[in-house]
Amino acid sequence: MSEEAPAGDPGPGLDAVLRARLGGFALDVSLTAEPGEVLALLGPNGAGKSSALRALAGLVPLTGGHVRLDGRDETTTAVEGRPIGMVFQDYLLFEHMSALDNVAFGPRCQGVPKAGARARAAELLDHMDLSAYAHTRPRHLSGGQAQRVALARALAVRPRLLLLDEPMAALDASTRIEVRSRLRRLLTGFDGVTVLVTHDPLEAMVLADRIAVIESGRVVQEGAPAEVARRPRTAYVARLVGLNLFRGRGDGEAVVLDARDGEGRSGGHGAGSAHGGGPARVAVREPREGPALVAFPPRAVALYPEHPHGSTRNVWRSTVDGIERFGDQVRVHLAGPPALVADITPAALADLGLTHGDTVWAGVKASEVECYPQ
Ligand SMILES: Nc1ncnc2c1ncn2[C@@H]1O[C@H](COP(=O)(O)OP(=O)(O)OP(=O)(O)O)[C@@H](O)[C@H]1O
Repeated sequence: MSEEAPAGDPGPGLDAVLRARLGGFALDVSLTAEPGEVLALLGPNGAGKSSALRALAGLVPLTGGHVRLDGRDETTTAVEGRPIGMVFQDYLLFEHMSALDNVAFGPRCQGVPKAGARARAAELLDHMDLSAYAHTRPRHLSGGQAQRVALARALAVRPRLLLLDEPMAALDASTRIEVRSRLRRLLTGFDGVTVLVTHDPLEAMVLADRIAVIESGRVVQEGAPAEVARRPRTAYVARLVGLNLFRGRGDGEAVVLDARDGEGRSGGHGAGSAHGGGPARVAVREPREGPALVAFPPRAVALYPEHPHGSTRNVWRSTVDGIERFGDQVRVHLAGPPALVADITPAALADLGLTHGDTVWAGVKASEVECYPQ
């Protein structure tokens, strides 16, 4: 199944190329991670995150690619033979076993004698502050406690790869915060690779060293959380992190937006289509040539009743397309082009007296615009 030749000496950590077909869905992702690293797979529903995780586990057959862990090829290793631990959202504990026996189960299956397996399980439960619940059956545990037992069970087999699929999705908000901070501490001390599936950007930002954004079965962006947040490459990521994002072409001092590109916070409004004769342009702080992405936060967009005078180099006449409360701010959607969102204070909204369909001028300083190659 490993069709690609190993690229030099495969180092420690994870090196995976996952190609699979699930019905009409094609998965084709490459993932790498160093030992000790937490890689989050972030993406919309149906993007293929869980399928990628299941493929790493050996639960989805590959049509191509490979899974290498610490230099060993595990592509054809059976699920139970892989050095992995799994916590899935609906991966239930064994109801007829105590928390301790649930955790000891994996080591027992690996051939560890009963006393040794139970000692390891007790140690892990202690680490999770669950010693008092060692003999409790899962149905008497809270959701958060059960999730911690599931984590202990996954770690009990001393995995080199920990797979977490939306591990906190079933928990209520306050429990989730508690489990998340505990998980963070736990992962800091784990020297294997962790791959975490989530569609919660906050979870990814808090827990991951690196994020791989998956859309339609492909990795569309990869990088450190701060980098992904600052320089999104797709409309999905821009929406997640709350940025206005446009594609275009640099012609020196400005980026001329693609006429067809509907990307932007309001989505699908055709940012940059012809308006007043020419395509929309965004002035940038550093000269830029060639295909480029421009991004700026909604709070950088100021709204004016008249064309503003002053240093603001980006000014567009636009129409209010929607107004919504957003924290202690008000988020104003502008139809464009370019279609964008502006966050202003309730007082500013009252001053402007804006309602749906009104015409307004939107301004953004070039110094507020992030511009980077496509
Ligand atoms: N066993 C299967 N047979 C056919 N299609 C499948 C199977 N499993 C998954 N799919 C399809 O593969 C695609 C990816 O699903 P997957 O569950 O991996 O996405 P996801 O990113 O994890 O989404 P979610 O966040 O909603 O769980 C979907 O279109 C899904 O319908």
